[in-house]
Amino acid sequence: MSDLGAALEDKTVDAGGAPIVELIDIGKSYGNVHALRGVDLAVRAGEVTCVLGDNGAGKSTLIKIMAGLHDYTSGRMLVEGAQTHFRSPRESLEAGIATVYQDLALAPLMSVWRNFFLGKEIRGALGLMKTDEMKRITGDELSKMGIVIPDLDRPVGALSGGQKQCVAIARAIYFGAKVIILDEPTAALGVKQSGVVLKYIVKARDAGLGVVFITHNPHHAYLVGNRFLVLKLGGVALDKQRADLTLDELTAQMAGGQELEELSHELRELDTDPRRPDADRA
Ligand SMILES: Nc1ncnc2c1ncn2[C@@H]1O[C@H](COP(=O)(O)OP(=O)(O)OP(=O)(O)O)[C@@H](O)[C@H]1O
Repeated sequence: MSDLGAALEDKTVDAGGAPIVELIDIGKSYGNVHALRGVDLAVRAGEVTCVLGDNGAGKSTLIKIMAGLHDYTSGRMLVEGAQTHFRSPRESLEAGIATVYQDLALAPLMSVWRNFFLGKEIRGALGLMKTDEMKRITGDELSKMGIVIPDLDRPVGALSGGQKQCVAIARAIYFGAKVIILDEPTAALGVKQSGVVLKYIVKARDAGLGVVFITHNPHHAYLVGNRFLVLKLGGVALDKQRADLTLDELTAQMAGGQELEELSHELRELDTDPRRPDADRA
């Protein structure tokens, strides 16, 4: 196992405890399209719940329900035990749920510290921004997470994709999120940058947050996850704790083991062996 794998594995804990957010038999229809059906999900403090699935499986719909962008059409969503319908993203944020989208809501031309405090600036007398204090806090909070950005005046757009994700995670933790939802944070990143982001997912978990990690990548999920939910065509294809699941099983589920078997059978029937000169005429 890689160093990163070992470090992350060592820290994997099974936190248990009452869920902060719980989806029970949740469903969502867009007119005649059933985007989600009968999905159960519990987000607990100090746990990473991974949600995997192919394109169109329903991952975005699931996020949007918890983030206050869409309401569910069946089932129940409990937030700290109380049934809740969010009517706006603000209500979700106020309930302590921070969602970090892949196309981050950061202002690329503004500095790192301005982005950290965007919309929550500290102001003194006459409404003047307390620049030094905000810079100091940004530096402190990033270094607590082990993120080293030498110049906080740099525009955030100049940071790497991985660093941007980390700034967004640190920001959510500082402003008191209880739950952080990460929408495919490693999808556009190379191996090294993905490693950086996975480490911050572990840090967020160890800081006591409930983390929902949306991904296509079973390897990334298995490195940091406590619980795994695989969605297929809006339904639950797999729901397991880490102890009951191997990486091979998760990978096979994501690769669509059975579908691949059928495809391979169909390809054999087509008998298009590229080494045969007359293959495409068969
Ligand atoms: N606003 C909408 N109106 C109608 N149908 C929608 C809407 N949003 C999503 N859908 C449909 O719901 C289903 C689930 O889509 P969703 O975007 O949640 O999947 P996903 O797993 O996030 O996919 P991807 O990985 O491609 O983002 C799809 O069939 C999609 O076409």
